[in-house]
Amino acid sequence: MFSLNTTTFLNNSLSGVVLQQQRRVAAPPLVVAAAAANGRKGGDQNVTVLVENSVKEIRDASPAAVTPVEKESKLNVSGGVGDVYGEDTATEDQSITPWTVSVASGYPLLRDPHYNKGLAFTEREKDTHYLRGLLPPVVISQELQVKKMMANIRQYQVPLQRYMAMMDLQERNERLFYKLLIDHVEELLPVVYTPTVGEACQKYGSIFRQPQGLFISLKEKGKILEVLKNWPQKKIQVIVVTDGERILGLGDLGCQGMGIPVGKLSLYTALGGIRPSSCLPVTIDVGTNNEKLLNDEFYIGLRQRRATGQEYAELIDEFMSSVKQTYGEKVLIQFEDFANHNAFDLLANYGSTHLVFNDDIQGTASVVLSGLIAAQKLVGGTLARHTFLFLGAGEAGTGIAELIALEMSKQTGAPVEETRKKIWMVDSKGLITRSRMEGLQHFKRPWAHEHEPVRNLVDAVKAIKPTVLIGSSGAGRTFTKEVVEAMASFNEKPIILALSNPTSQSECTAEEAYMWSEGRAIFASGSPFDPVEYNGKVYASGQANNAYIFPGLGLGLIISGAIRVHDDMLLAASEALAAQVTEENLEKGLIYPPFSIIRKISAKIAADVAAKAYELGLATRLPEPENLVAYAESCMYSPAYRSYR
Ligand SMILES: O=C([O-])CC(=O)C(=O)O
Ligand SMILES: [Mg+2]
Repeated sequence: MFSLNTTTFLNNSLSGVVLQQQRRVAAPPLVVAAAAANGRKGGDQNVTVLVENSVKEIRDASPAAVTPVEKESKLNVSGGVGDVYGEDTATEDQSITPWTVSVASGYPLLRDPHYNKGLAFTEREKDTHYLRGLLPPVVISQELQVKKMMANIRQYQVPLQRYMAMMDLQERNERLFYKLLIDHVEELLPVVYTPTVGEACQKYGSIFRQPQGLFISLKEKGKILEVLKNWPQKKIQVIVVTDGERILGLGDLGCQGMGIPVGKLSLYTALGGIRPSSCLPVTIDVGTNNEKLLNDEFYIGLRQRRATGQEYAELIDEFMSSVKQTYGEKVLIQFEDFANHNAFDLLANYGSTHLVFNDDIQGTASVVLSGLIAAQKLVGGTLARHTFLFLGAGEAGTGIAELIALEMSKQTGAPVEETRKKIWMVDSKGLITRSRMEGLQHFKRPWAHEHEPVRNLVDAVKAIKPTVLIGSSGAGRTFTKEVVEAMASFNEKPIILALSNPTSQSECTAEEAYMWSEGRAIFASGSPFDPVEYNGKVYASGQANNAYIFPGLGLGLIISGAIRVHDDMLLAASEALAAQVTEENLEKGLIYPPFSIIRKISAKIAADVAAKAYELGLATRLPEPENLVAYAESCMYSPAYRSYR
């Protein structure tokens, strides 16, 4: 019935003659289709909205990205435009004509978080979109809405209440949610992300309101392709997936781990500028071994113990191939909070066939390496002069260690087998040594060096005399007074990183690190700590959290059309982040820049990652833009309201 085919329409628009195209298609067929599909006459509740858009997104439009309108009650512009950012791309030329979008109007418009503006709808919009009487008379700005929401959120004393208020906002008015998060990033990051997200996952069943991502359980085996089709957005660029087995340092939270992909992806948008409609949170539910959850009447997941072996592998494999089939090979899949025994294998199994990235192995490694590079300006010398000791030899610890060894090898020219010898690890059985080689998991073996057995951390610190102590154990309060004092006894400025999350699992607090080292430690932690006063001096500490890295890394992969993640990209990201640390930051003992400038940082990381992708021949988006930083910035999602005309 709708004879004008969407492919032709979009192909024509690629010519860039958008204005003419708009006129030529007098009654935009997509809109007619949308209205009809909704079973209504045009002009009823589903009307055309003209949204100002950029020439770039229209130029980028690819027929492959077209959303099948038949299935939609509205045509969402984000489903039909550019590969990179769609509707939210910064406008290169404001004079270019609008693109046509149909969104619901009237009451459904107020209920659609992607388009709702609450009290910010203009008088004209109220007239043209059947909103008269549905809203009170006032029209307020988005800035005033932000002010009001911040005042509301600050009234809550309990972090989880703040989290829920933010989630409600995300469900109600997505742009306002992102505006709040971007404008108040330092205050709201601990609310929507670590540490509060950890508590939210623990209580996810009780606070569950709306699904925020896809749940793929063993019940969906054999049907994952169909499940992906049920998700309303079609042009997905980033997926964060967990199986909930190792949520932060909190252990197995099963299906309730969903809070993590949701939180990570809201950071992809707020910090890295990836548009929300192209982000997909996924939780794979193969059961849980958490007895408490299995006995919790509000638990939302499969009530069975974890499937393992072939059953597990088959579900993951079906997921991975369905994702590639549905979204193509350039969709970024971020593995998050898988247990060690799966995390390494997943990366190894899919690293050469999919665009995959493990945030806990690679993202954490990149952010820690960056902090260490910056710290050299405080302690003098190079990375290679250091001796490193890790507590915790899992995905985070060994991932960081390997990246440090690679960087040392790059700096000194020594083979990586040599530089690894400067890195030691303690696990639950004590120092990892050659004598333990037999029983060691494969990812621990490169760190087994010749040494007599050492049972615990404090003895290992005394024996190895590290200059850098890194906690990646998931076990809180393990950097005891004795450990920190030992570090401070043979280092003028001991570097101490307590990376485990959330705050309860941190190996020590900022206060402990400064107090026990008499204010000499260079300290950073995975979860945030407030500044500490010690001996009349205020000590701030940095947050060594992968949130500095993954949003910019993801943006860089997307804007270059990268098809694989390479270690050199992680090194590039580390260096880009370290370069953002100013003298002023260092004077305060900070080895990370403030999160308040994270979007600028993400653009720089993205540019350097993209440059590396081009250099390595892994980029497919050609030609390479001349100014990658400017290009990355121009691609970033803006949460400002658009006018509906
Ligand atoms: O989520 C965070 O804050 C950092 C992270 O990846 C983890 O601890 O697993
Ligand atoms: Mg994680």
